[in-house]
Amino acid sequence: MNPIIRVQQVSQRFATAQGEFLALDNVSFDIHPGETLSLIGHSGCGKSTLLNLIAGLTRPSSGVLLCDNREVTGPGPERAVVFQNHSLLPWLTAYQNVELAVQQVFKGKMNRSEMAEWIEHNLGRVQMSHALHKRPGEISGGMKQRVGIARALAMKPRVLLLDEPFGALDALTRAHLQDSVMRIQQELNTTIVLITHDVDEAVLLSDRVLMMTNGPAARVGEILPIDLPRPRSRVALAEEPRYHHLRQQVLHFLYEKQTAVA
Ligand SMILES: Nc1ncnc2c1ncn2[C@@H]1O[C@H](COP(=O)(O)OP(=O)(O)OP(=O)(O)O)[C@@H](O)[C@H]1O
Repeated sequence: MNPIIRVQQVSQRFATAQGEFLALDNVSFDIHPGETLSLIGHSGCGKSTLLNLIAGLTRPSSGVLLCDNREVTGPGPERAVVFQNHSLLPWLTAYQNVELAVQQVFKGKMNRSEMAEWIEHNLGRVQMSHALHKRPGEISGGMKQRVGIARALAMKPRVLLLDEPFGALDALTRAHLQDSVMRIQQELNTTIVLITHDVDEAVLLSDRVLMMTNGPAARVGEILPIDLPRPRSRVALAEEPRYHHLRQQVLHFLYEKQTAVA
């Protein structure tokens, strides 16, 4: 199967007051259709820099990124991003926030009632049907992230790019949202790229975990395949020796091979 995303010899330099800063150094890897790939690494190693490049929000200093064999030259609805801090427009309701994205992508392709049905369908996918007309200020952090995910899904993306989407949430809300993402992924077979600091989250959700070396000049350290059957249940996995072995391998990389920078 052809990769959906190809990252080929990508380096990213930033101009800073102290001179040029090399964030990513010659990074190459492929992402396959329908897989969930986690990016994990210590703070500042370049995970968001890499995700922003895949999203097309920035361009690499050198190297090439391809999506469906076409060079990524800017953002596109086939690569939807969900950020840690929801980024919903505060004066619009959940429904209207999703509507904005749907209008951008499907204007002229869906009539008004089709659009309404599609917006409600996507908010339903993340269990937000009861709060369609609430504004971000009237709903919890977890609910805001759900709306962000609904907005991204409503664009019918080929690839869902998640930049620490559960990072600011309490453990229980986080677990619910992780389960929602796994369920949606199974249903739609969407390709997911997920930035996380959480080893359990990486192993639970992923087909492969890409572990990055510390920056500056971060590289791909190791890519660990997560060969646990799906659907996965966090309760069942807690008793699964293979799960603990995989978890241990990520911990070993992070805390023995790549010690944290202070
Ligand atoms: N626009 C920029 N200008 C200068 N330096 C930058 C810029 N963007 C990122 N960097 C630097 O590049 C490195 C990688 O940053 P990035 O935000 O990608 O790391 P990260 O792994 O996502 O970090 P965290 O886990 O803390 O969110 C950091 O040293 C950061 O300071």
